[in-house]
Amino acid sequence: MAKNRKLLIGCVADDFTGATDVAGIFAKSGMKTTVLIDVPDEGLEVDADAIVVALKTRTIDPSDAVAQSLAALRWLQHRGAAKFYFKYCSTFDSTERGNIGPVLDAMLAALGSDFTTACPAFPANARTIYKSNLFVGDIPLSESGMKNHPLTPMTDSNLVRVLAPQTSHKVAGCYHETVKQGVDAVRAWVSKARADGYGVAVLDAMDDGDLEVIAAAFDDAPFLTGASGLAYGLARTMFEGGAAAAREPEPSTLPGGSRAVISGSCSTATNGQVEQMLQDHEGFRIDVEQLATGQDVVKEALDWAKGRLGQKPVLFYATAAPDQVKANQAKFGVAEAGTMVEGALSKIAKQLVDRGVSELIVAGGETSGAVVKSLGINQLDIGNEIAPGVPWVSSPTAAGRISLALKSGNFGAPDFFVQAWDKL
Ligand SMILES: Nc1ncnc2c1ncn2[C@@H]1O[C@H](COP(=O)(O)OP(=O)(O)OP(=O)(O)O)[C@@H](O)[C@H]1O
Ligand SMILES: O=C(O)[C@@H](O)C(=O)CO
Repeated sequence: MAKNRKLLIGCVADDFTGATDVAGIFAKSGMKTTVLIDVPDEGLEVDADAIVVALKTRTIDPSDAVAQSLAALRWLQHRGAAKFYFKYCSTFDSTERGNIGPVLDAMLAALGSDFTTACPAFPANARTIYKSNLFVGDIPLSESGMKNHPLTPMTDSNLVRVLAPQTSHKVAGCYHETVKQGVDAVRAWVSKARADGYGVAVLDAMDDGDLEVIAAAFDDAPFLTGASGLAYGLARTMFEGGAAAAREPEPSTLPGGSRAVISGSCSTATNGQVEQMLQDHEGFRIDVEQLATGQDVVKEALDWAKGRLGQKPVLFYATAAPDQVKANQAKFGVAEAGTMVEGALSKIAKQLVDRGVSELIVAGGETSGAVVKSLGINQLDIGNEIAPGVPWVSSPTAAGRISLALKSGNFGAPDFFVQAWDKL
């Protein structure tokens, strides 16, 4: 495709649900936005205002995460992006080893800059930051369901403390009393922080107005990091017309395809969504113990699906309560349990699409990564928003155009799996 517009934002996302989340925000702001899966081929040309490269780097080895992120950054730099963004989770999913800090450090250095943001606030989904502490709704991060996350349990709400061991830069907190004074106050605070040798600012943000202030205060910085809230602020400062100029969403599948939900997320929200769906829909539960003993769970699931696929969605889920997840992890190992589940769910998804499922909801970032890769998808067009942070997306596959909703673990109302289809 011929390129005829200037690329405004080049974004690297550390997981696939996060990628469609932030892409949906750019698209809603009126930007023509495309998600590319993995580091794109050198010769690929994309005509877009914003490009999001979706990586699956959140929980891999930090050096691999850095290498992939830098490769994605280089590709975006070659396209001449005016501004670069590193999108991670609005619950700051990471461990002491990373990968937020190492990727932030590497991208900042590659762009020749010495100061950036670390601002995962996403008020539309009730993620706010106050005195550097991240809140999920009314609850501090470390008391939220994130304390039980299978791969990145978050046990400290203070983001300065969480980020410090991950980055080589000194991290400072810019409090709300500064942000609420506006752009000049934030700029003055940043100048002082830089002079004092700091390289990263965790900025308080309680609402979208705060995020617009922060984005405007950093308008001369080449590189920002955060979740979709700051991306919204960035889009507002960079794209004239904002939401009023919103484009028509990309076309999705024709109505009438078979529907399925694949859920590998074990978050509080997803547990509730699975429970609600099972009240009047059929579901097949993936048992980790059975996977571990070599039982052909994938075949059993597909046999079960025969005669059940149609307009009424069916559910395939490994979603379990925290004590069950912990028991599986203690028995089989954290990574091994995750890999077994992701392997089974992605094989099921591929077979379902081959059998005519063309509308698919996938819950969980790691799970979505595994499913999208198994479907061989490399580009996603953004469609209608289902809930804050979750748009329908669509892509051509060998089996025809498929619509997907990649739902972040913690996003969506309890009836998400039942109601999302109305937004197609
Ligand atoms: N019953 C289970 N026992 C152990 N691990 C499981 C079980 N079910 C799912 N998992 C694994 O837990 C991990 C869940 O991560 P995933 O990113 O898919 O969801 P999430 O963290 O809730 O979503 P997000 O990253 O969007 O917030 C996956 O690796 C999945 O395979
Ligand atoms: O920011 C979020 O919470 C999500 O987009 C996400 O990254 C979940 O994996």
